[in-house]
Amino acid sequence: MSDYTPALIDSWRSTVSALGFLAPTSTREYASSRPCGFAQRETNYFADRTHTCRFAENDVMIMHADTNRGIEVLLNPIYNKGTGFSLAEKERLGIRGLTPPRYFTIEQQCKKIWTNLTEKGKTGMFRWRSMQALQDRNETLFYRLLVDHIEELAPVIYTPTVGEACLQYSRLFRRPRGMYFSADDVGHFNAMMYNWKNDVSVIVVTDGSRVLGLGDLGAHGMGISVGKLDLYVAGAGIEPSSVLPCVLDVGTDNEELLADPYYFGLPQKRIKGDAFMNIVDEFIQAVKNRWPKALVQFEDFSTDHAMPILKRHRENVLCFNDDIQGTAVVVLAGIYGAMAAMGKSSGAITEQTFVVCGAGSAGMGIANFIHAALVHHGLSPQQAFERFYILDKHGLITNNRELKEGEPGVDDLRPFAESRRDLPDGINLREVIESAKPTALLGASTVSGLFTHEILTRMGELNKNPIIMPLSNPTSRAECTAEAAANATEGRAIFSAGSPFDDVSRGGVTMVANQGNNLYVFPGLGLGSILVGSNYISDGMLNAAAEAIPKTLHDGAIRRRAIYPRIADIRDVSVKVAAAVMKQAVDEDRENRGGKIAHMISREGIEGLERYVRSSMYYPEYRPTVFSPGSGRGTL
Ligand SMILES: NC(=O)c1ccc[n+]([C@@H]2O[C@H](COP(=O)([O-])OP(=O)(O)OC[C@H]3O[C@@H](n4cnc5c(N)ncnc54)[C@H](O)[C@@H]3O)[C@@H](O)[C@H]2O)c1
Ligand SMILES: O=C(O)C[C@H](O)C(=O)O
Ligand SMILES: [Mg+2]
Repeated sequence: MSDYTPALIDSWRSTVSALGFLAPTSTREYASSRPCGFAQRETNYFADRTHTCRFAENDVMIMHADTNRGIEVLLNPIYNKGTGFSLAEKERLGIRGLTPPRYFTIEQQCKKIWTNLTEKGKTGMFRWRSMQALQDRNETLFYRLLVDHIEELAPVIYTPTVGEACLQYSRLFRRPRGMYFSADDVGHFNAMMYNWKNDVSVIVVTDGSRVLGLGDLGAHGMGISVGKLDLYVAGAGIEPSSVLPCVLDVGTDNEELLADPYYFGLPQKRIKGDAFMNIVDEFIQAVKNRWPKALVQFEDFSTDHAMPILKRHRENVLCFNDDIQGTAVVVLAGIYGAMAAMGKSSGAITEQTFVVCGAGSAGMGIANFIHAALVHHGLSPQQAFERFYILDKHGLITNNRELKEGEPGVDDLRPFAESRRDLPDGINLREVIESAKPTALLGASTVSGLFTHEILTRMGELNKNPIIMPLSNPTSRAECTAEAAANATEGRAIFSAGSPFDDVSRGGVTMVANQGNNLYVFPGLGLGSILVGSNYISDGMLNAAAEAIPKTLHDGAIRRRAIYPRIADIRDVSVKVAAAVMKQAVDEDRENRGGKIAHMISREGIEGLERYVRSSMYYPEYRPTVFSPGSGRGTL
């Protein structure tokens, strides 16, 4: 009996595949993979119900790579451990003498890097560059640091710093990551997919046309795809080898980039219309051919394309649009959280009135989804439409707005517009607040400072706890800061912003600066839909995710008016979100895994499902490449 757990077997397997060998699926196959460089005694094992693997008593398993030895091992970020190779590994892998003599554990390595990163005066961009460099040389350590310090590092690899990085991505480019499908490659996408050697389960793809609130950044959008997938790995334990960041480079209309001699994307104007949609189609078809079960997350496509692409492919491939659906889920979860913070039940959502600034993919995704929740909780569709005041850059949108047939987004907007008959079209936010007397003010406008002191003060006069959500990213685009909201409302606001802010204390009251970002949603949503084997992400599954998030809040947090759990708990949140999504998929009969999950739920309940989800998650630690039972990892 020994400690050969499935996790350990898996870790060996990953190492094997990292080295470029065929990954065996059982220990017997390890034996047969000897020509690939493995010396081991044949082992027998069986897994009992508690997933413990047992080996014959005197088994010795030694992994010994004949290829990818020596310096190549150290230059391979998947395999490299820096100063973390044991003496046994150094000996077997032919790297004795190629690294410094002393051995450090991954914990010690993390501590050292963390100290460097957090030295006084180090900027967000310094940290972003350091993290990229770490990912390029030692992937395991990169993810371990990210998992251990997710709260502090999410603002680095994600909003807001990733926005800054995307602005200068060509100049920051060091090593390729992900895949670029450009307009010049049309007709070759299918073949190109085979240039990516790993098996892929999650793809994030952008055309870079609306990167955060920063506008068209063309091929620089790669930074966003990479950042999102880093969160899939750190936040939901998706295997790093199974994620693929992608950019569809169809040009850019950003004149600054077009004039930049070092811009690395296609230096041409954007391809639009049918030609653009055909490129997206070709991409999706190529993904389906190569990895039929992979999940595709559409990210930061401009609003004119975001909804049409989603509608076109939603039933075609396992996919969702993060800006429309992920955002809607996190905002609804936050509204439920706000109800709890006010001591109300989630049904009290029907008492709320929403002013939404921004009628783009984020604003309309939010409005539609909350509308469905209002109906679910008992309002008629018409009553629910009347609870919304939606503004765009021309002011309030009413039945007098000329909405052009066939224009993207018009179908979604029309019922909201037609229900707004009581006010003149185009009135400004201040006038809307005066008439609507909203309980919740949401911003997805990309306009920094749109929620002025006057507006915020009025929200504070109208409500004991006004819900204030400046959701635009990055921080430079937020409709207001946490400080501004706290100042104007004596800290009474229930505040949530897309990018991180610090909590603010005013006269003994602390206003929690919640982060209302889809990062609470997409990792768990993705994990759940893959594990359950669904080929579709339904509204029911999205709703299950929205309801699962506030359930992770503890009483103490609710009393402090926290409406989301801490980002430090993202892995626990993802487990709950994934399990809720899977349960819903099973209830809707979308399970594509022969009833395995349904059986598990009926046998072990939702807790059993959560255990299963958790056990499926990757955790970054070094894989033993040379192993004999009884020997410590740092010794021979
Ligand atoms: N927090 C999150 O998780 C999250 C998720 C998705 C998007 N976002 C953010 O939401 C923002 C919008 O994204 P989008 O894709 O909808 O962008 P978009 O450019 O398509 O939409 C912006 C909308 O704001 C409107 N607008 C402009 N000025 C306005 C004003 N003064 N008053 C009211 N409305 C005004 C525009 O007319 C448009 O309808 C971005 O900054 C993005 O980063 C945040
Ligand atoms: O990327 C984010 O931080 C959230 C969202 O997807 C956005 O586009 O702003
Ligand atoms: Mg986005």
